Amino acid sequence: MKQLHIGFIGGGNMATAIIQGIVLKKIVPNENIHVFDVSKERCDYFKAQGLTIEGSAVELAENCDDIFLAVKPQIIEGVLQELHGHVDEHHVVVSIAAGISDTYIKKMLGFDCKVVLVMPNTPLLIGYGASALAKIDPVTDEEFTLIKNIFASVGAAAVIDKEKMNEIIPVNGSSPAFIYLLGKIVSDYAETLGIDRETANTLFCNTLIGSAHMMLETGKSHDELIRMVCSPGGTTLKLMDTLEKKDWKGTLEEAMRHCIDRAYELGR
Ligand SMILES: NC(=O)C1=CN([C@@H]2O[C@H](COP(=O)(O)OP(=O)(O)OC[C@H]3O[C@@H](n4cnc5c(N)ncnc54)[C@H](O)[C@@H]3O)[C@@H](O)[C@H]2O)C=CC1
Ligand SMILES: O=C(O)[C@@H]1CCC=N1
Repeated sequence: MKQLHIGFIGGGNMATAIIQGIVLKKIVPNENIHVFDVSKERCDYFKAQGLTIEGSAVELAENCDDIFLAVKPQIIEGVLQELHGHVDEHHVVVSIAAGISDTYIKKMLGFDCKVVLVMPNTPLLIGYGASALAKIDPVTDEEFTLIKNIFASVGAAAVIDKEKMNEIIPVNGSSPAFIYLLGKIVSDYAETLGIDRETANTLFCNTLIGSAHMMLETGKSHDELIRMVCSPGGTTLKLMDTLEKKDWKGTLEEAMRHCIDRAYELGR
């Protein structure tokens, strides 16, 4: 059987994380992973790992079966223009670009090509990612499973409807940023209270991990879990009351809405 070749156009943060998963799980041999990046530094990095470096997006398409579009959404148009006429029925085009739809990719490539849309996140870099994937006709089950397995090798992978690819961004794609901000605010404030910053960060991060496991594994609702922390007349209720008075929920919802709106603005 012919061996699969997997190509990455763009070898930045996300591509690096995804490639790491392919290498770790030995999904294909390293030389079957191809990268085209305009940055020599990124090419040298991947070359040192025994990956195949391509000189252009077109060369990459000629030598690969799966083509990951891992450049910024603002660059996608030029890349797809270059690829026009060089992608055929056998290729699977995997886009991780925020806001970019399968309809746009198919229009730019000029035919009903195979497209998988994915919204990953940066914790993929350390094998704890969470990715949402959408399977779109005419991608076969076998082709989709391979792509899903790549993302599952570096974290959780969930299948969603393609119509929800923008709505999912604040759930897993962008949310690491607000979680890091939360960590920063807690550590900064702890420091002003004379608590060692590193100690605060360790305690808070382990609280995040523990709380995430409580949500995933206990079968209790969010409200039940909140109630378990809020002793009557106790400290947590004061914290929660303050957040409610400041409309923390409304602020976060608005932030998530703006995040999604931006995906639609970037998108085509
Ligand atoms: N960073 C994140 O948390 C997430 C990013 N994404 C999506 O992933 C995509 C990539 O993002 P990052 O990896 O964060 O960006 P990045 O900036 O780290 O990587 C982009 C890479 O593309 C290269 N590049 C630029 N123009 C190119 C071209 N014409 N041909 C080939 N390579 C080119 C750059 O040199 C760079 O190495 C974006 O579309 C973004 O929407 C999706 C989910 C999460
Ligand atoms: O900020 C962005 O546009 C990308 C998509 C999700 C996370 N980073």
